[in-house]
Order: sequence, then structure tokens, then C-alpha cells
Amino acid sequence: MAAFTVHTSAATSPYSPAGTAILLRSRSRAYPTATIRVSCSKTVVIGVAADSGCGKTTFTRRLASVLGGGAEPPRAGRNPGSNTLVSDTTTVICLDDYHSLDRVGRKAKGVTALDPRFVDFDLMYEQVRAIKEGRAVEKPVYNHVTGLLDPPELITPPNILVIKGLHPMFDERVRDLLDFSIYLDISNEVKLAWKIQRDMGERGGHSLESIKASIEARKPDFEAYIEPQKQYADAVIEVLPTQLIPGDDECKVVRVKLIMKEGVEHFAPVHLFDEGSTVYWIPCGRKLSCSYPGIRFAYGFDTYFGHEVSVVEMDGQFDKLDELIYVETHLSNLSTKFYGEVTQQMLRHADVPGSNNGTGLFQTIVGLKIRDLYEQIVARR
Ligand SMILES: Nc1ncnc2c1ncn2[C@@H]1O[C@H](COP(=O)(O)OP(=O)(O)OP(=O)(O)O)[C@@H](O)[C@H]1O
Ligand SMILES: O=C(CO)[C@H](O)[C@H](O)COP(=O)(O)O
Repeated sequence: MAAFTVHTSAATSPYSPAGTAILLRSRSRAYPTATIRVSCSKTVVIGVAADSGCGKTTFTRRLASVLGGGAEPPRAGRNPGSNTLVSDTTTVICLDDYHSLDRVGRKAKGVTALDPRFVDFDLMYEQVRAIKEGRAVEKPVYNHVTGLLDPPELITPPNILVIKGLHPMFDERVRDLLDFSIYLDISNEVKLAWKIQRDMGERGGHSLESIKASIEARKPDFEAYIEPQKQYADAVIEVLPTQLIPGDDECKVVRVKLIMKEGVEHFAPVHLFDEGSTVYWIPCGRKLSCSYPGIRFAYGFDTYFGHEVSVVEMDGQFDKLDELIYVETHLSNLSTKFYGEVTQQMLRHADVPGSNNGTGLFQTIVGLKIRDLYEQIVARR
């Protein structure tokens, strides 16, 4: 386990309000000494796990914005290769920053980034714990552009820390630091469609064959190290091909399940119409315009890795986001602060991928539930 020294001094942090400065510095890595000023309030920690290219960044951008104000990379002058997002209430850190090998090193060893042997879990645990306890850290940076391990960046304690990546629930010590955890469970068909969209579209430079090959090459490690984490998640957002278009392989229309564990402290699962009932609902018609293939909701109880869960499901997509209010009025336990807040949040983020289907809807709802969980934890203190 890495050894650490703690420095205390007073200064102003580039990230957070004034407070007594405590800086955690790792002896096992040569980090520059920085002094900052942080509030000593504690931080609520949220874990978001998924495979590569499965929407972690997209979700956590939406989440940070729902929790309070647009999330931006760290202030000017910081490392442009930083993966960190900061809003006025939330800091999102990317666990790729704890890679112990850079891209060349992984290639030389013939290992993938999913292999936990090459993740610095000791440092991850010490730094997430430090932030949770109100201490700033100098977090390493993995640069996805260059594939190199960049100089560290200063992270000071926010109200809510979101740790997103491949392994937030893999190490039991880190898992025990989480106040709430989400797993994004993207089916193989949808994962391929999204990776094609990104690596041949947005990022470019990849062929269909190389994309399929990279997914296949990582599959053994995904099944061994990433996918088993979903048993620990408090909520799972499962994205599947639609059942409304027989034989569809485009995955432009998706069926999405929000799987919520029962009995999680500060988290009351959402339900549709009547709690505890089994519901199948096709809302299309005069109050919710739906073009082909329409929309279908479902709700009920199930078991998931031995846990009792509630599941709300949406298949299809919205034509007019403002009509979502009709659906919202039939959902309960949303933790909204006013009538129509889910619909308003969806309209605010209409340009974010998934805003017309169950992924955007359930990600928005999870954001409001996390806000409520945070407020309950703070009130209890
Ligand atoms: N709900 C969604 N609907 C449609 N496309 C989506 C959705 N969420 C993410 N995507 C797309 O999937 C691709 C991967 O998304 P994103 O970069 O957020 O994943 P990631 O898990 O952060 O990736 P990586 O692990 O490589 O960092 C992007 O092209 C993104 O636009
Ligand atoms: O799985 C990933 C992120 O979730 C990345 O592929 C991993 O971090 C390695 O990055 P790169 O492919 O840019 O070297």
C-alpha cells in the first residue's frame, strides 16, 4: 500500500471554497507539493461502472449537470488531457487515471486496460478516501489523446464526487467508500452500434473490422473483471435492442430497464402507477404522440443477483420531449422538487445522446435520486 504524508497549510484552491487546507501526498510517487484551501465538509461518493464506450462520460456529464450546473473540464491552464469534470457541486474523476501502464506499456505486455493487475487500486483507494474525508489529493492523469501518464492534477473535495470508469466496484476497499453505485449494462448489439458511431463517426479513423476486433479482444477481460461488478450496483441501467421492431439490428431504437435494489439507505425505488403492481402500459395516443414503432412501458418486481429489485422499463422513443410530462405524472418516488422537473431536465439536456429514449429518462431520474440521497446524508449529519 502506498505510504502518504499529510501537509496542512492555508491557501486558495483552484477548485473549491476556502477552508483549512490539508493535502494528501503520496511518497510512492514524486508529486509536486501544492497547498490549497478546502472546506472540511465531507463528500458523498458515487460510483459509475461500465465497459469501454458504454456511455460513462455521456451519463456523468448529464448527471453532473442535473446535480447542479454545467460540468466543465478544470480551469484554464490545467492539463488539456485531463479527464476530470467540475461543476459547482460535483467533481467527476475518471478511473482510467489510475492506469499503472501507459498505452505502449500495455501493448508491450499484451494486456488490456480492463486487467486489474495494471490498475493502482492502492492509490485509488487512498485518494478517494482522502477526498471523502475532506482532504485534497494530487491525482494522476491518463491522457487518452497521447496514451501517456501525464503529471498529476489537484482535486479538492466537492459536495459530490463521481468516480466513473471500468473498476469503481472491483476493489472492495473502494467499493465500501461508495454511497451509491450505478452500472451501465449495455448489450453487445447496442455496444457495437455506439462504438461504430463514435470510432467511425465522432473520433473516426477506425474500420468496422478493427472495432469488432477490439470488442472481441477485450471480451474475456470484460466478462472476468468488469461485468461481475453489476451485482454490487444499487442501480443498473440496462440497454437492449428494441422489441418493437422485429429483427432490428440498427439499435437506433432501444429498450431500457432501470433496475433498482430494494432496501438501499436513502434510496426509494421509482414506480409506475401503483407501487408493487405489475404494469404494462402503451401511452401512445392523444396525450403522447408516437411515430413508429411507438412506446411501451413496464414495471414490476424481480430478483437480481439474489437481491429484490424494482424494474421500470421503457421501449421506444419520444417524438416530442415536452409531452414527457404525461409519463412523468404516472411515475412516483422521482425525488423531484417541483411538478415536471424530470421533463424540464430532459428538455435542458435535449442535445445529450439518449435524450429521446429510456437512457436519457432513467439517467435523469437517477440524477434526481442521487441529489435526494446527498441531501438526506447531509441532513443526517
Ligand atoms: N444513451 C446513449 N444513446 C446513444 N448513444 C450514446 C448514449 N450514451 C453514449 N452514447 C454514445 O456512445 C459512445 C461512447 O459514449 P461515451 O464516450 O460516453 O462512453 P465511455 O464509456 O465514456 O467511453 P470510454 O470508456 O471509451 O471513455 C459515444 O459515441 C456516445 O455519443
Ligand atoms: O477502456 C478504456 C476507458 O474506459 C480505454 O480504452 C482505456 O482507458 C485505454 O485508453 P486508450 O484506449 O486510449 O489507450
